[in-house]
Amino acid sequence: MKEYFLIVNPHSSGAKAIKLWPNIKETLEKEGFKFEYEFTKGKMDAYNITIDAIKKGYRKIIAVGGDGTANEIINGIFNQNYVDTKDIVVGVIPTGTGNDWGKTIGIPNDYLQAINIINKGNIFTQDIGKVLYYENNEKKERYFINIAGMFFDAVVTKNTNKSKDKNKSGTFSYLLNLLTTLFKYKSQKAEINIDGKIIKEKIFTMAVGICKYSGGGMKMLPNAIPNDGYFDITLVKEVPKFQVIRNIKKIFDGTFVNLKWVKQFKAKNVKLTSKDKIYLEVDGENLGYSPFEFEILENALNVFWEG
Ligand SMILES: Nc1ncnc2c1ncn2[C@@H]1O[C@H](COP(=O)(O)OP(=O)(O)OP(=O)(O)O)[C@@H](O)[C@H]1O
Repeated sequence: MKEYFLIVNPHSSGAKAIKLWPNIKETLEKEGFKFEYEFTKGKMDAYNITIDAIKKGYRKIIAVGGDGTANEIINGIFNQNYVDTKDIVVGVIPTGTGNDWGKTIGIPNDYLQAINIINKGNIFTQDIGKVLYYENNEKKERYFINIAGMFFDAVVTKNTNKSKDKNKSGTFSYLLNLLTTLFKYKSQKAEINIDGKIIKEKIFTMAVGICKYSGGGMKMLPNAIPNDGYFDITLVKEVPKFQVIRNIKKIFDGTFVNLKWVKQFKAKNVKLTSKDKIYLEVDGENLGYSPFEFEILENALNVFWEG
């Protein structure tokens, strides 16, 4: 049996992935990788392919795609019973738009460098997030590797993903959606329980996560450490809209957390309840709505990294 199983999302970042794939394949062959691969055909396909690959005996699963593809792979890993999840290693050859997850653990956007990292075989074990949420009045569960965003963030992501479906992607598209969403958006009231500390506020936006970046390079959780066993949480209370525009640069460099509307926490469990529906995205994928329950799984996922 071959050693690596590659799951290729031809749709990631418009046509970039499908254009790059012949070069990626050729490089892997030249470097002596023994691998099998499969293209995804749509939503949650990477999830099913992952479970099948594990069943066939593969233990090194490589995402050729963006954060959404990696997220589906991780959900496959944590929803199978064939092997201990600790026996599996995940790698990434980023071809997505944002590739935010890899930024914290040093996975470069360049596919040659990313392949080099997988070839070296250094492994990092990071925490994983689990969230319970609702969709069509049904309770659902999803694992995540990077960041879960709620309130304003989830609405911007929803609009950005609609643009991506029309082949408009990148930081410019994200910023444009951010500004048009900002114009209409109203902060929402919620009760948040952060390891027992209760916060009742009108919230503009909130991030709960393991790594630092989301939205194509915004440093939403600047103090996150992927293997400290804690979620980092950034909570932005209702804020004048012009202050959001004025401080956009500070969102990219992470210094916005010093503004008076922003609070930061570290916690193992976070719960959120609300009268209105609050929307959710994880790793850039739009999911359902509140109430939410978050739990951290310490040192749960092996990843090929820079070392
Ligand atoms: N063949 C396909 N056609 C259309 N969509 C697909 C296909 N295969 C997978 N998908 C979906 O594409 C979505 C986006 O994938 P992914 O996140 O990997 O790329 P991206 O959005 O360009 O990158 P990033 O999230 O890093 O910005 C996922 O929701 C996935 O389910």
